Amino acid sequence: MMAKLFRAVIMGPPGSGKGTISERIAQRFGLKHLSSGDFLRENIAANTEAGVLAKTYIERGLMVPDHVMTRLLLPRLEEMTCHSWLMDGFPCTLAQAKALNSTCDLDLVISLNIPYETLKDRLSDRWIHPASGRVYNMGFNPPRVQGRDDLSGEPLIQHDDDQPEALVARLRHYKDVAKPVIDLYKSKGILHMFSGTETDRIWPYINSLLSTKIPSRPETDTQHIPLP
Ligand SMILES: Nc1ccn([C@H]2C[C@H](O)[C@@H](COP(=O)(O)OP(=O)(O)OP(=O)(O)O)O2)c(=O)n1
Ligand SMILES: Nc1nc2c(ncn2[C@@H]2O[C@H](COP(=O)(O)OP(=O)(O)O)[C@@H](O)[C@H]2O)c(=O)[nH]1
Repeated sequence: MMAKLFRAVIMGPPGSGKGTISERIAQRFGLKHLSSGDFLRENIAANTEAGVLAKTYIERGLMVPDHVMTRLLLPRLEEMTCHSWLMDGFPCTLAQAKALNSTCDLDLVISLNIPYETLKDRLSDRWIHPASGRVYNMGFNPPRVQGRDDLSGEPLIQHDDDQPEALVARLRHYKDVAKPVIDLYKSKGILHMFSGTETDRIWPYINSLLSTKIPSRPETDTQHIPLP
C-alpha cells in the first residue's frame, strides 16, 4: 500500500479519453479507477433504490440529479479509507464538487481539453462491453475479434448518444456545467489541464506529472475496478 493516500479526479467532455487514461493511470500507479458511470449501471442492474431513481433520468437522456449522485457515491468514497483512487465522471457539477469537497481533500484534478472534431470521430467509433465497461475504438484500440469483447467474447454495443446528432447538445451541456467546477479546482491550485488530439501524445505529460507525486509500480495486468 502507498504511504500517503492519493485522491484524484479526471474531467473532460464525452469522448475525451477519461476512461482510457484512467485505466493507464490505474495500471501504472496502482490507483483504483472509480467510474461513476459504471457504478450507476451496477446500481441500475441491482435495482437499488438510488439505481431505480437514476434509471428514470438516464433513460430520458438526462443527467442524474446532484442529490442522487452524491447519495450514491459519497458513502462509497468514505468507505475507501485505505486506497488511493482516481474518480472518473464525478463531480460533474459545482454542487457535486462542493459535496465531494466536504468529504475529502483532493490532491489533483486532471482536465482534458480535446477539440470537437476529434470527439465526434472517436465517439462515432466507440464500442462498449456493457457488463465490464471496457471501451474499444475501431481505429485506436480495436477488439481482437470484431464486435466481441476481448475477455468475455460477448457482443459489443454502441450508445445512441455517442452519435454526432446527440453530441453537440452533450458537449454544450458539459461546457456549461464543467466551467464552475474547473474554476473551483483552479482556485484551489490542483487543476492540471491537458490539450491535444491523441491520447498517446497526452499520456507522457500526465505520466510525468503523476510520477512527481506518486511512485509508479511495476507493470501488472490492468484491472478495471468498479466502486465496491
Ligand atoms: N456525475 C454523473 C455521471 C454520470 N451521469 C449519467 C450520465 C450518463 O448518461 C450515465 C452514464 O455515465 P458515463 O460516464 O458512463 O456516461 P458516458 O459513457 O455516456 O459518458 P462519457 O461519454 O463521458 O464517457 O450516467 C450523471 O448523470 N452524472
Ligand atoms: N482515435 C483515437 N481514439 C481514442 C483515443 N483515445 C481514446 N480513444 C477512443 O475514443 C473513445 C472515447 O474514449 P473514452 O476513454 O471512452 O472517453 P471518455 O468518454 O472521456 O471516458 C473510445 O472509443 C476510445 O477507445 C485516441 O487518441 N485516438
